[in-house]
Amino acid sequence: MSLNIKNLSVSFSGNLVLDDLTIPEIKTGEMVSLIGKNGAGKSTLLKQMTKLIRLKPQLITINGKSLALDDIGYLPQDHRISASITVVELLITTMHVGVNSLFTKAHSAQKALTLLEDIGIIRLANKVCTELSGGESQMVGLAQAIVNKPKVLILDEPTSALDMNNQLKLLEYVKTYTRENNAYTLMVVHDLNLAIQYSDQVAALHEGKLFAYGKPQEMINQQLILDLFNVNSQIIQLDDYPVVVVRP
Ligand SMILES: Nc1ncnc2c1ncn2[C@@H]1O[C@H](COP(=O)(O)OP(=O)(O)OP(=O)(O)O)[C@@H](O)[C@H]1O
Repeated sequence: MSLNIKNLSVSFSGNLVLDDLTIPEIKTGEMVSLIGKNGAGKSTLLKQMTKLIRLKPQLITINGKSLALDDIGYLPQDHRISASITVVELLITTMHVGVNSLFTKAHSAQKALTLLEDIGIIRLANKVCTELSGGESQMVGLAQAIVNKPKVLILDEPTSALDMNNQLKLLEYVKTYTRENNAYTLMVVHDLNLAIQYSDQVAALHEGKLFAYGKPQEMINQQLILDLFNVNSQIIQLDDYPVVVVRP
């Protein structure tokens, strides 16, 4: 099983932001991180995936079959929830089931609680969404993206508002979800060390094109970081992983 994203072009007011972009075949159970400088086109790729599924379904396929919108779980950048309902109610409304009967409602609530427990945010279950902190919103956003068990998980900077502990907790959960459900995860990550630790493959974007692609241990090196970000760095080998240390 593999996910194919082919020949995506997007322009805004005549400016080409994605330039015939093709991502090499993504295998089932894999996590792919998108890296690149601000404005490289990373978020556009993720946002447009949901639009292109409707407009040009032949460009995004799993084993040659076009994706349906229901196949995707999307956590946008800077996710905030404006609904004045509790987190459990939010998850129930996000579920693809009618909740007319009392039984279905109780079943959906139980499913929502189990998910919150698994992600490690059960304490937020009865909090009103508008009262969540930035990091809490982001964790709940992940629960929302995952609640319908999507085949493809699309996460735009999912750890940007999280403390160190929650960054690891969220990415560990996503990794387990992706592996156990034979799903595919595509995420934007600015922290290269997190990208190295939690990606099977890394896609470096530059000016809407694929600049480099490969396993993080093989691909992330001083030269790539200099070329991509114009930053001097040092790579330290720790166990099997390279660790990026930046030098001002
Ligand atoms: N709706 C839009 N209208 C016009 N230009 C847009 C729009 N969305 C994005 N762009 C432009 O497309 C380019 C790529 O933006 P995008 O958000 O994809 O970058 P990014 O790689 O995700 O950056 P960042 O790391 O800052 O989030 C930028 O130059 C941006 O100004």
